[in-house]
Amino acid sequence: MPHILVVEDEAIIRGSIKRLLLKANYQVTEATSVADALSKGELGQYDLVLSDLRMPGGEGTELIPFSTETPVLIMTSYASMKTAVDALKAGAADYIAKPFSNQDLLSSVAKNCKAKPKAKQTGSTSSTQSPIGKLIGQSAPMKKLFKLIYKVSATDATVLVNGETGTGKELIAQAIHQNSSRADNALVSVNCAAIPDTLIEAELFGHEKGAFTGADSARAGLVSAAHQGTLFLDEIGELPLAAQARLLRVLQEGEVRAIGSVQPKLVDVRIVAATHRNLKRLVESGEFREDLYYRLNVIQLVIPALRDRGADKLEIANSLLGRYLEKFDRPATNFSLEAEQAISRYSWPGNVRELENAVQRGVILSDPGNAIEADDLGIETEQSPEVIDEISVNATSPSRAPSQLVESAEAGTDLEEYFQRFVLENQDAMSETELARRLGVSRKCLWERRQRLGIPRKRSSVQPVS
Ligand SMILES: Nc1ncnc2c1ncn2[C@@H]1O[C@H](COP(=O)(O)OP(=O)(O)OP(=O)(O)O)[C@@H](O)[C@H]1O
Repeated sequence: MPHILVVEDEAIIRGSIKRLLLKANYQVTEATSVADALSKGELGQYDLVLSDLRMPGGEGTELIPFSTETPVLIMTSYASMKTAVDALKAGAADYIAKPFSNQDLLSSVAKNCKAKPKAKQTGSTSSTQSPIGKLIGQSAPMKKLFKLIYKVSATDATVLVNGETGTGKELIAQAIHQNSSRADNALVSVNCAAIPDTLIEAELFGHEKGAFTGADSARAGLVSAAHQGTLFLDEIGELPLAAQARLLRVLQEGEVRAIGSVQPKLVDVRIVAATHRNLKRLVESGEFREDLYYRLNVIQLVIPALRDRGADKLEIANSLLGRYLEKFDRPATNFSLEAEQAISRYSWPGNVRELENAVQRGVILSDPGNAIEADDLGIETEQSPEVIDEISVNATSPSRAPSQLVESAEAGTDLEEYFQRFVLENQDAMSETELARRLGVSRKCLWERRQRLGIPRKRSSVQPVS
C-alpha cells in the first residue's frame, strides 16, 4: 500500500485529506509543519510527500532537499504561475492549486506517487512500471529522467530528447504529452527519417489544391493535425533544410504556411523533437539550421543507454517476456540463470529495441514451457545484432521473402561490408526509397545503418528562411 506523508498546518484540511486518501487505499502519516515532517524519520521511506506550500515556520519546498527519491507534491493557495514555477524550480514533482476537488487531488497523488517495486512475477506483464506510461525503470538515471519529465510536462516548453537508437524516445514523448494539459488532444508522431524528402514538407505543413503535380485537393498537414496537442518529431536531424525553415516559422510565429499558400494559419502546438545525433555538430557542418537548433533546445532530456540502467535491463526483459508469451500464446516461463546473466552483461548497442528483438527471438526459439536460455536470445555469440534482427523478423513472418541482406549473410559475405558497398556504389543513382527497397529493408532501417556505419546521406548547405 503506497505510503503518503501529508504536511499541512490546517487541522481541518489535513483531516479531510487523510480521510480521502485512506478511503482510496493509501497509508497516511500526518505532519503539521516542515520541522514536524522532518522529525518523522527519513522522507525516502514514503512514496509521496504531499505538502502545503505556506506554513508557519517554513515553506513546503524546504522538504525537497531531504526527500531523496520521493516526489514532493506541493499544495498552494497562491495559484499564480510564479509560485507554481518556483515550486517546480525548487525540485517539486508537481503542484496542485487550492481549492481542489477530491478527484483532482486523487489523480494528482496517483500520478506523482512513487511506484513501489512489486514482487517479481516472471512471464507476466505485471512488471514494475514507472508512474509514467509504459516506461519501466527503477535505476537512478531513469528516476532522474522521470522527475524531469514531470517538470517539463507541466509547461508548454519545446523539448529536445536526445538518446541512442531504441532507448525509448517515442515513449518519452508520449509520457510528456500524457502528463501535460494537452493530454485530451492529439499527439501526432512523425518520423522525419521515414518520409522521403520530396514529401515531407507537404506531409508536415499541408498543401493547397494544385500546389504541385498530383495535389488534386487541398490538405492540412500534420502540424495542423496536432493543433492544441503535441507534435513529436522523431529523428529531427534528418529534416531537410527547406522543411527546417518552415518549422522555424511554426516555433517563432506560431503559424503554419501550407505549400502553395500565401496565407499563414495560426497553430497552437507543443513540439517535442528527438534525435540520436549530435545536433550541435550538424549545425557546425551546415546540415542543421542554428536558429532552429536554439529554438528546439529549450529543454534537453538525455535518455540513458540501456547498458547504463543496471537492474532495469532484467526488469524490462521480464516485462517483454510476458508480452511475447501472451502474443505467441505460450505457457508462462522465465529466463534461465545463464540467460539472466547474459542479459545483464551484454552491452545492448541497439538498446531496448534490440532487447525486445532478442526476447521475441527467445520466445520463438525456446521449447514451450522450458526456460529461455542464453542461446535462444542470440546474445554473447559471434553473430552481429543485424543478423539476429533479421532472423527474428523472418521467424515471425514466415511468408516474408528473405531480404538480400539475409541472403548475403547466409552466403557468408560480411553483412556490413556488403551493405556499405551497395550504398556507396548506388546512392548517387538511386533515391533512398529505391536503395532501401533493393536492400530489402525499410527506409528507417537504411537510415539507422547509415548512421552506424558512418555513411550519412549527403545534404545541401543552409538556406535562408523564406
Ligand atoms: N523504459 C522502457 N520500458 C519499457 N519499454 C521500453 C522502454 N524504453 C523503450 N521501450 C520499448 O522499446 C522499443 C523502442 O522504443 P522507442 O520506439 O520509443 O525508441 P526510440 O528511441 O524512439 O527508437 P528509434 O531511435 O529507433 O526511433 C519500444 O517497443 C518501446 O515500447
